[in-house]
Amino acid sequence: MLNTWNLAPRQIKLPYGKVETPQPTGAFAPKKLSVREFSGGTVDYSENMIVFTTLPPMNLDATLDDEPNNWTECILAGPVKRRILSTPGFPRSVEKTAGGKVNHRVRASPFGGLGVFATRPIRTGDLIVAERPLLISPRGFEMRVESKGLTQAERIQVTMQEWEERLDVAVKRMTDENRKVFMALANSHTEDRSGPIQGIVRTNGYRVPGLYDGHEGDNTRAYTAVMNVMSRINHSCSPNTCHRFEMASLSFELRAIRDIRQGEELFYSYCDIFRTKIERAEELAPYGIVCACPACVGATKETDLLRSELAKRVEKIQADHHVWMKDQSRPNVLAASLKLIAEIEKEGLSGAPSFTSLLGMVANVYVESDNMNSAMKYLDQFNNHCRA
Ligand SMILES: C[S@@+](CC[C@H](N)C(=O)[O-])C[C@H]1O[C@@H](n2cnc3c(N)ncnc32)[C@H](O)[C@@H]1O
Repeated sequence: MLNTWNLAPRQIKLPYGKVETPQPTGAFAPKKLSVREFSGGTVDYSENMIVFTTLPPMNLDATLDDEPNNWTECILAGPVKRRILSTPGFPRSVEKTAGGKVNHRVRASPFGGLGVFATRPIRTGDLIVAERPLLISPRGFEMRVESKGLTQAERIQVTMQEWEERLDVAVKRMTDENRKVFMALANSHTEDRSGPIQGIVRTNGYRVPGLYDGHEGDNTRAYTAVMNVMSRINHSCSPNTCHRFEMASLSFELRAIRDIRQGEELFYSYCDIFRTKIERAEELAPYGIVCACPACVGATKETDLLRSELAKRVEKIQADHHVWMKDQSRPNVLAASLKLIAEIEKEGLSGAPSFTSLLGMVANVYVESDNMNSAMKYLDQFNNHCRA
């Protein structure tokens, strides 16, 4: 299904919190959708078209027995659909946990609302869940440029109403089961004039890595995914999980970035955790979150500095390590690496790629020093972190 509404490159900064601007008058009603039907396998679209499509392509009489990995309802620019369909191996099966065992469950969280909890111990690097999104839609909202006579706030509202209509088309196309799960998700955007579906997308969306229109890194042309289990995971600035997206299976994988005890709540970070507490608070405000995670409650100048300077400190250790590898009469980086590893673990930042580098360097120093027991211990940790 195709909508000929042009994609414009101007992204709107969406309002959040309580919006008092009056609704625009009827004279500026949202533009009606102009839609054309195409067969599901069509890929020959022009760049300025938005495609409503179900992926993997679905037969009209299909049931979950035909596609146990479920379907994703998508709103995509034409060339993006082509890119997904031509990914080698698409549609690959979604990854399973070891032995197909379920290791998590959704239940009430002390943070309010629901959260996801480990139902058995989970080791660093282990898969927790892999799932296809219920919905993938553009992350940016493109401003209606032709709405003359409106204030900026009114133009934003008209554009938001138009987006709600487009999202509604996608939600109506979902299977009954998926629609029920989707509409039951949390919505923290009930007072900012987001429509009910847009509110769910804004509350629960994960940015889809590697999926974008045009150039990579162009934020206005990225996509967001809403999921069943993963959209129930709460935020922490010291997360215990990380995720990645695999285009060939059109799925997200969630893995542990440290050992997780049975009963522990699972968290990922909605913001850049390598920023100061104040900067993180600014990033989290649109989600309606005043973060009360231990890292925010216990934040100090030192923890802010650890986070913002971590990459630089690891780079320095890496440079020293290279020098030592060439000339082992010089001091090695063991003490500096172990000290930083301890600081990172205490602050709950062990998902940082630089943490994995430190583990590798420590293992390396032990190997060169013929201390194989210690080397194996750090190599083991290094490998688990690489899996994550
Ligand atoms: C993706 S949902 C997470 C699941 C949600 N708790 C639920 O009940 O379905 C995001 C919303 O959960 C709440 N939330 C997530 N992490 C939080 C935290 N650390 N502190 C307070 N609220 C949080 C906020 O309302 C946020 O908008």
